[in-house]
Amino acid sequence: MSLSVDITHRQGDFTLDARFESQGNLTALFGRSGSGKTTLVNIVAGLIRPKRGRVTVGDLVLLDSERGIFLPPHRRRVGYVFQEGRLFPHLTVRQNLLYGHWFAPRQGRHGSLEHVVDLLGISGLLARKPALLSGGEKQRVAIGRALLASPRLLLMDEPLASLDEGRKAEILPYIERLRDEVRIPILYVSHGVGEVARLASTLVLLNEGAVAAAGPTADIMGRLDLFPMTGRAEAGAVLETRIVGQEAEYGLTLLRAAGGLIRVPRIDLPTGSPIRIRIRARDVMLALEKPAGISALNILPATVTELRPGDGPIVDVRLDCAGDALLARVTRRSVAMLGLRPGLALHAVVKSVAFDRRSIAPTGGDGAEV
Ligand SMILES: Nc1ncnc2c1ncn2[C@@H]1O[C@H](COP(=O)(O)OP(=O)(O)OP(=O)(O)O)[C@@H](O)[C@H]1O
Repeated sequence: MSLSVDITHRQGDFTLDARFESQGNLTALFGRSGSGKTTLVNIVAGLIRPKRGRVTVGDLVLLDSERGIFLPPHRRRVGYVFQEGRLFPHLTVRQNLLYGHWFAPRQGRHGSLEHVVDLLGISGLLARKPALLSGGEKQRVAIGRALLASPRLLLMDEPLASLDEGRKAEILPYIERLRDEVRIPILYVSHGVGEVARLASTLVLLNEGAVAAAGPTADIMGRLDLFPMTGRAEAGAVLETRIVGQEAEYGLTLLRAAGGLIRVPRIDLPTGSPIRIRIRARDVMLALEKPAGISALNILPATVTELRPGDGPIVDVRLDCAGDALLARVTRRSVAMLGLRPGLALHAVVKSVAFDRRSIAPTGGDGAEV
């Protein structure tokens, strides 16, 4: 289902002037602190009425200032998950979940309590009060409560921000299931590059109240010109691949990317499963000849498409790998020594151990569409 946003709004000195369209299951709003993410989400939720604008989800018009349409928040059927769960402390988990269900119109209810409980893995928590839940568990219950209200659109404003790395890793697979199994578009605010690279089908990059870029996640992540906004330190490419085999004796899984085979630590999923991987620019080495006698397992033929000098000795290099964009970070010295320039054919080398759990993610049945 498509989400279309075209809004102008002023608050104090800040102007939000944003336009984008997304067909993706999960659209990430990504940008620095103060870029306008929460303001935009609040406008979609109906909590802020902008000066001018139009917001639609599928055929439903939430806002159209020209036609004088402004659906009040309670009529939008938009689920909202905040940074911290905001559960009712005096109610049990079951009661918190059912509270969401009360607000769902009888027609158009999707998902029973049992289904949502199963989806989010919270069956063991139903009798507990929120005070006895971990941060990650609270967030899963908050997501369940939002889902049970049968929203047409789910807004998630930095739902993992208050969690430590361990809890984040615990909850990410549930958000992936939500994205892949529940047919509700999700607008997801984050300033975590890894999180966005893993979850988002479509990425909307906000910068000082304007959309700097919007499109499929892999395209946006692969653009060198956007590094200052997407975060140079964590920069990396996103590749859509499929499992083509296992090397059980070595604990490795073989993935097919457009540019060749990639070996990563074992993924327990069947052959054919779509897998998204993120390869950080700093984990990619470049070689003019195909290296031999080297421990790195992944050697992909590639062509240099762009060089962009960064701070000090650093140069970011964009490569074309049979249509996929790959990024490498090297020194200016290496650029000079290897004669790196657009059009040069070479080999990109990536160690299998560069892929940790956070950089590998299943993308569900239609993940390859992004
Ligand atoms: N009620 C308000 N009145 C005036 N200015 C505001 C108001 N609320 C937010 N702002 C300003 O609008 C800008 C955008 O804020 P917003 O909260 O949307 O950013 P954000 O991208 O969500 O930031 P963060 O990642 O820190 O949550 C900021 O400059 C902020 O100071």
